[in-house]
Amino acid sequence: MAKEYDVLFRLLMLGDSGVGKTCMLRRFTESYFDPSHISTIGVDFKMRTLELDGIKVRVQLWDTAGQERYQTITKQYYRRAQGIVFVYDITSDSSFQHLVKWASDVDDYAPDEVQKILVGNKSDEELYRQVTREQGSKLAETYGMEFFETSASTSSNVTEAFTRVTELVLQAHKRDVDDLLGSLDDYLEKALEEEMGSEGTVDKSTQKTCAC
Ligand SMILES: Nc1nc2c(ncn2[C@@H]2O[C@H](COP(=O)(O)OP(=O)(O)OP(=O)(O)O)[C@@H](O)[C@H]2O)c(=O)[nH]1
Repeated sequence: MAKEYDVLFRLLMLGDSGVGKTCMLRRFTESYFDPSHISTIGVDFKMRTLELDGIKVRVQLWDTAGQERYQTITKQYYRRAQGIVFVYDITSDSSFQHLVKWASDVDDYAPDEVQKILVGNKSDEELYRQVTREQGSKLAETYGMEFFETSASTSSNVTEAFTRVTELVLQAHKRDVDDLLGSLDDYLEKALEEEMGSEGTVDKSTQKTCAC
């Protein structure tokens, strides 16, 4: 049976209640947009597999509650994250101002090497915009992050943002991934040799495809 994925990474969504974290995840994993707002309780997660550089990356996306009362629970997930997506709502200046607090929590609780991007969601709501693109971009630059404006409603840039943060995590863990894939290749090669017996000849061209 072919492997379903080569590596698994955990990404965490952080930001105020109502900025659209759940909707972004739904759009990315189910190509679906639900306009109702049912606040996430504690933490929820969704999965999607991406193929990057020939590597099948299973992404576990943790959707955290933005409400203050769940912060004790959600902070317990920070240390296991390899990537973080900070989300604000372009129609809400307060959600943008609160990023300082979200970023400081990440500094306190997440691993140093965690990869981060900044997302301004609801880009379809241009009429109600309170945070300019330049403000978002400038803050991202200050924090050393890449910046995206997305819309879970129209689907604009959602896949691009999640794919990019996954790429950053993959790059940061490239060495571990190469080691892992290398040892898997060695294991498969050895298994094949054993199966062929000492007399058997191993056709190199068939080895790689025998990932079963
Ligand atoms: N116009 C527009 N509305 C959006 C978009 N994304 C989310 N919304 C709306 O914003 C509201 C909140 O979305 P959620 O995804 O539930 O917000 P959340 O950040 O997960 O909220 P919590 O679970 O409370 O932390 C919903 O009513 C959505 O319909 C978007 O891209 N455009």
